[in-house]
Amino acid sequence: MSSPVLSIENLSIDYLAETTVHAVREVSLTLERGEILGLAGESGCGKSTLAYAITRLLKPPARVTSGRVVFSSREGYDVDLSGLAGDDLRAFRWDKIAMVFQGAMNSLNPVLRISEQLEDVYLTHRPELTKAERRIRCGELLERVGVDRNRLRAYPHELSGGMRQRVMIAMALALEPQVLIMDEPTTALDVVVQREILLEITRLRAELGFAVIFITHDLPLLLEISDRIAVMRAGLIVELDDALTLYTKPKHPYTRRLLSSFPSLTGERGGFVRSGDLASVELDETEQTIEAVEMESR
Ligand SMILES: Nc1ncnc2c1ncn2[C@@H]1O[C@H](COP(=O)(O)OP(=O)(O)OP(=O)(O)O)[C@@H](O)[C@H]1O
Repeated sequence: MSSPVLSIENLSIDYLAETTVHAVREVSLTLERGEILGLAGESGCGKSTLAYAITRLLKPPARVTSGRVVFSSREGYDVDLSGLAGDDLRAFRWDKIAMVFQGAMNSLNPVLRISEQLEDVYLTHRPELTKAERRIRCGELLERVGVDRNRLRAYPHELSGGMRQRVMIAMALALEPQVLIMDEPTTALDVVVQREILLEITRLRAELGFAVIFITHDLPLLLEISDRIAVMRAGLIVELDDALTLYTKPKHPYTRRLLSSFPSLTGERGGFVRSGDLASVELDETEQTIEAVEMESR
């Protein structure tokens, strides 16, 4: 039985620049509770615009010209996101829908310790917690994303890129949102760290039950982690199917072209992130060294 947590209905977004750009065109899709929905498509097809629209972060010259986004809570009520403003919108963003964007790791404040930045989320959104309770939660949060809690005292520059991005994911998960929007969250990281973080996200999703919209142009990666994949082209969703069907029986010529542009897809792929069996992946010597360094510094 389907149980959507997010429904995008007939959403269109224009950029009113010198010439009007129809960045998103009549997109309708639902995100099921607890699923990972991959959103693929080449640069400029409208993926980020869609993500920003869902989280109500679009700025002029962007304009929503039609449609709406509806959040269906676990508790059984629906919220039309276009109706939210001010504090309600801000609270909603952290509490129900959280985001991790590309390069988010660079948005940590360089002069504040990780603890202060994580605690700040609780201070703002959970003011009833005592200082001791906040500390405990921050430690738990960090460990949940695979970073030792003694790193709470660190400044961002003392952490690797992978660790900083994990901190951003921890921050997004702080209030246990029901939806996580991830726009190229690991693109800036090397491939081993990227895979570890993806593994963590799929684990956390199983543990906490949030749904994910995962945006990337990296289709092989989406095939590994997504339940369903939507393929976007020139503002339109041209195909939407479960990952296996999309891979084995792509219907749209553009999906076929996108698949064939990744030669690595001709090999056998797909099992290890989902099964959590990272050890079964054979790493070459360089990758092993990178992994060892990462493990040590964690
Ligand atoms: N501020 C803006 N003003 C005018 N046009 C814009 C603006 N931002 C984006 N666009 C246009 O909207 C379209 C969709 O852009 P968007 O960034 O959503 O694509 P994308 O698929 O996320 O690309 P990428 O993978 O490169 O991030 C593109 O044609 C882009 O040029």
